[in-house]
Amino acid sequence: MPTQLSVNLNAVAMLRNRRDLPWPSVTGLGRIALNAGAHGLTVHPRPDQRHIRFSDLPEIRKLIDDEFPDAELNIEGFPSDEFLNLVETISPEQVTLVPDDPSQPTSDHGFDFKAELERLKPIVRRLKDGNTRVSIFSDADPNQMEAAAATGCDRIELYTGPYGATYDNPDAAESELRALGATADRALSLGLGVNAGHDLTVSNLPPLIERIPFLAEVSIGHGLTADALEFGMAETVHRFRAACDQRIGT
Ligand SMILES: CC(=O)[C@@H](O)[C@H](O)COP(=O)(O)O
Ligand SMILES: NCC(=O)COP(=O)(O)O
Repeated sequence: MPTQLSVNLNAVAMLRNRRDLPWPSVTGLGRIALNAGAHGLTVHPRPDQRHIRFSDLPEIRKLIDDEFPDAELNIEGFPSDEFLNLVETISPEQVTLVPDDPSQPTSDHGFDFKAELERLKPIVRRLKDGNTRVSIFSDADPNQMEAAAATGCDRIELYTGPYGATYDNPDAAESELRALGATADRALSLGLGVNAGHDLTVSNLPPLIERIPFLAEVSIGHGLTADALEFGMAETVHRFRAACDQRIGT
């Protein structure tokens, strides 16, 4: 099965939240992404709701249910009681647990599975009892994979931030790829599926998939939104030039 693309809408929501106006529309851009062939949508609501608002979630759920029944919703976040209760009201196809402190500007590490094993087990059980696939954010560290499997989760999501940061350093990229690949191989051998995400781009994605051909899903937000702006800018300027040139009533 080819690697599935889940479009992360956090960056769109952050742009929307600059104003008290309904654009850019989070569900509207989600619809465009799914119509264009994305396999799913990802959101990472944080406690301060600085991008995705809790009120976005029922609308995104409805979009998928009504218009894209084969697509998946992936909700990411720190497994607080509030987050778990929220997730249970939305019933996403997948939850990705992330060890985020609310003050972090973005996710920057995976779980320490060995240290957190006993805390994670009942959380994974609870989510799986609700028929949700559970993925857990993971650093590129093969030695953590046995404990990851012991949590009972279905998949790990490889944290690819350090790989994304090597965009101008091919040797460092090679070394990050080796660590990600070794972790993915170990996870697969233990029966876990492997997702990946953070700072992925059209440039760094092909080598990642070549090294991890069984990669189940990538979730991409920042780089994809940046490209959407870059490649949509010319068309948009044409539309606004046309609006400038309109003379109503003449
Ligand atoms: C879990 C993860 O890697 C994140 O990339 C995340 O979902 C993006 O969050 P922000 O958009 O808040 O940076
Ligand atoms: N899980 C990673 C994700 O959803 C998107 O991360 P990014 O592309 O915004 O860095």
